[in-house]
Amino acid sequence: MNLFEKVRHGVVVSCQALPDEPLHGSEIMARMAKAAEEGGAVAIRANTKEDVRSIKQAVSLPVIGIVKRNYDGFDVYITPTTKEVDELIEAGADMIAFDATRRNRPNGCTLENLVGYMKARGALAMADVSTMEEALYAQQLGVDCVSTTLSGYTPYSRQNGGPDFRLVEQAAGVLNVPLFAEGRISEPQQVALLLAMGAHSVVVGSAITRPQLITRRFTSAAKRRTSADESEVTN
Ligand SMILES: CC(=O)N[C@H](C=O)[C@@H](O)[C@H](O)[C@H](O)COP(=O)(O)O
Repeated sequence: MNLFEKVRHGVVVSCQALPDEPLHGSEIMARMAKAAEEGGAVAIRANTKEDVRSIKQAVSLPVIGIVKRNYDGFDVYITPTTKEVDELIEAGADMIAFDATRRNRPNGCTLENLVGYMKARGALAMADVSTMEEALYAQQLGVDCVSTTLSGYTPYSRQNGGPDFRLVEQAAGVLNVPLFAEGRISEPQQVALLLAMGAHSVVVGSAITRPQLITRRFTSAAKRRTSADESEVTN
């Protein structure tokens, strides 16, 4: 079974913790991935070659690798150049996700030569896009699949608090490559809806693997209750 058959209609769990997050560390991310596997995840999305390597040892699921790296003066940070692609191939990533916007990249790299490089090296390429135009252009360049990861994270894309249902529905209806729904998916019913809209699979990150943010949803609800109580007393 190829990777796309394996992940079809399932949940990919993004296991990422940046250096400033409490769960940062490859050992911890490998345990997170193991928990996701036990919970029925069909694949893992992970950041850095170290995390990809450590997760590959811990689980038997396909791993979609990225390298988040900031270069001075550039907005693109998800696998911006061929250097990050090399790191992920070396770490054994089963697919490589990358920023597929048409914004400038460091070291003279372009979107076109980045995709060409991945294809030449035999890597599966997942295009992280923010708009329908970017999805169509990525497909034209020959990527293997598209993900809605960056909707709401480029200044010109739709900004909303939740998943970009409209982009998922439109893109799934038009693209010939599999479309992954990703970004701000926080409820199980959204997963069902996105799959019904035609998403090949759904990628969920923070709502499963960032406990500080999960905690915040509950503590915010408690605060809202407290302020409601206070206003009842004063009225
Ligand atoms: C925009 C960006 O940098 N997204 C990153 C991409 O890998 C991750 O920080 C997200 O956690 C991932 O896309 C999953 O999304 P969410 O955590 O919202 O379920």
